Amino acid sequence: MMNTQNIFLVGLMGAGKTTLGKQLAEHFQRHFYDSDQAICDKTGVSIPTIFELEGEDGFRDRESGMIDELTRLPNIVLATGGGAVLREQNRLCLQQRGVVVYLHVSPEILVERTRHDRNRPLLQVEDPLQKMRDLYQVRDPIYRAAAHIVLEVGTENHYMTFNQLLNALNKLPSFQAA
Ligand SMILES: Nc1ncnc2c1ncn2[C@@H]1O[C@H](COP(=O)(O)OP(=O)(O)OP(=O)(O)O)[C@@H](O)[C@H]1O
Ligand SMILES: O=C(O)C1=C[C@@H](O)[C@@H](O)[C@H](O)C1
Ligand SMILES: [Mg+2]
Repeated sequence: MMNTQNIFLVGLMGAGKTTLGKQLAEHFQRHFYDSDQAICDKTGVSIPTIFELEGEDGFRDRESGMIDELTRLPNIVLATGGGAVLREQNRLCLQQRGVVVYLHVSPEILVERTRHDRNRPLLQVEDPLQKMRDLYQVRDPIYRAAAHIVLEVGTENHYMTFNQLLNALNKLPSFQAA
């Protein structure tokens, strides 16, 4: 049976995992964690620095360790890194230890949202839109397969998205808000 005490947000860069995750945690009075932030706190360096020093594989190893550690905690909301679903071991941790919510946003909107951000090494390329489309093509089916809930997010504001998410969570038969 699904563990509904924890909520795990997955989706591409800029999907709103951190933003919505903080709002959810406040609403349900749960602790909020962000796997990217937790990795930065633990290592004392930024994600671009880890990519530079250890490559993407090195970052993914750290990410897997962190996902395993954080998903064992009770009563949390976790914003995962955009690539956290790529490894099967991470997907299993997420699916077995909480409700997995995929925030689906189109690549066009995602690029608009992340345009000015230098903290996402995968998007520091000549054509970020093409890169986002490529990532979307590979990952969208993986997010969908991993998720218990798929939330279609369009151009509506944060407040609307948050309410849609609450509705979807409340529809889960075993979901307990408290
Ligand atoms: N529902 C929303 N509507 C409009 N803008 C949003 C929404 N959610 C997030 N944003 C904006 O999009 C940007 C990216 O959001 P956020 O940092 O929460 O994404 P993320 O999924 O955590 O990305 P990453 O995987 O890179 O950490 C922010 O500027 C945020 O204000
Ligand atoms: O989509 C990705 O692969 C990534 C997303 C970010 O959250 C970070 O975890 C990192 O920049 C990699
Ligand atoms: Mg984030």
